[in-house]
Amino acid sequence: MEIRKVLVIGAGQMGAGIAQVAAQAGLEVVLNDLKPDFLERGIATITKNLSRDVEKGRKTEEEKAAVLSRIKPTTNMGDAHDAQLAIEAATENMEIKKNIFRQMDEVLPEGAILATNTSSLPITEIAAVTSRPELVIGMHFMNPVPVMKLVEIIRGLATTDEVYKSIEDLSKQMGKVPVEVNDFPGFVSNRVLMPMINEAIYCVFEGVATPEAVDEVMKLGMNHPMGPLTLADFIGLDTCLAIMEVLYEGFGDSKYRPCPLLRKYVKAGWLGKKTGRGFYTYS
Ligand SMILES: CC(=O)CC(=O)SCCNC(=O)CCNC(=O)[C@H](O)C(C)(C)COP(=O)(O)OP(=O)(O)OC[C@H]1O[C@@H](n2cnc3c(N)ncnc32)[C@H](O)[C@@H]1OP(=O)(O)O
Ligand SMILES: NC(=O)C1=CN([C@@H]2O[C@H](COP(=O)(O)OP(=O)(O)OC[C@H]3O[C@@H](n4cnc5c(N)ncnc54)[C@H](O)[C@@H]3O)[C@@H](O)[C@H]2O)C=CC1
Repeated sequence: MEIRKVLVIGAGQMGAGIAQVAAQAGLEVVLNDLKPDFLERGIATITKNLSRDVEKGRKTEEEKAAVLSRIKPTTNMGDAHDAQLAIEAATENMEIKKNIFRQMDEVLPEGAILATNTSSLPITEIAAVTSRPELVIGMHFMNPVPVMKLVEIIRGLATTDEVYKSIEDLSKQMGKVPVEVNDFPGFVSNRVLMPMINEAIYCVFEGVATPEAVDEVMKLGMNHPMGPLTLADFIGLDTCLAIMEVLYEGFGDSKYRPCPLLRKYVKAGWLGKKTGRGFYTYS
């Protein structure tokens, strides 16, 4: 089945990026979020990214306009009744995702693929709330989506080879490099990345070093492009905590215990860059 129209759920940092790369790949995009304000913020981010591409000579004004014209922001999921694919990029919470998948199952036509950009949650469990588990798959983009090459593809227990192939092909069409991994908590990306971030937070919590010092060590000592605390702020501390909880509960192993300081920051509403404060402050 040729994928021409895609529904993207969530216009946050990931949903906006996914909408942009999908529209750049020539797809028609229906971008859905709960409130018009959230959609406006998502479109503003996409517009800013495209303007930078124009300034840098990577796109013409016409190409920028064409990409934007392919993205339809809407609070009504029903606008995607004729889409061949949905990519869900809403908040990292199982109940929220299950509700969205039930809704998408009703709205999207028979045969349409339902993908999730979840960072860590089991694809098989999400698929089980739909009438089409064979058409459900994990399509995990990395942040910032327009820049990062990887898409981790995760099959649920029932996902068919045809669906896997369609998502693999689409990832390539979007200029990405797909890598297949199995359906285990945190997949590969966050099983490896998030315990490192959590450990960096423990270093601050236990007074081993300041956030600045922890980040300097990892940047200058290990050549990481961003220190782990800057990266945690960039990802979103709510998302980091949600992923650690999935690892902790999923494996039942105390080595994944979320750092109490991470919990405290999330309870305070210090979610990182997106709220203006996390381990660092942002204007
Ligand atoms: C949590 C999960 O489930 C999975 C995840 O996504 S984990 C997070 C994975 N991501 C990472 O680890 C990112 C680590 N950081 C980096 O790779 C780099 O710091 C970075 C690519 C984000 C920025 O690169 P940099 O060299 O430090 O800065 P900078 O020179 O400003 O940016 C490099 C390019 O990226 C672009 N860029 C940076 N941030 C961007 C953003 N938020 N959106 C779009 N483009 C962005 C810049 O415009 C720039 O492009 P050009 O110069 O070609 O125009
Ligand atoms: N932040 C990151 O670095 C990465 C995040 N992810 C995953 O992507 C998903 C989204 O993360 P972010 O974009 O960072 O979060 P975000 O907080 O920036 O955006 C989430 C958006 O989803 C919307 N939303 C929530 N419930 C909704 C619903 N029922 N219907 C429509 N929209 C709804 C919110 O209003 C918000 O705009 C999560 O599953 C996260 O784990 C995946 C890769 C990287």
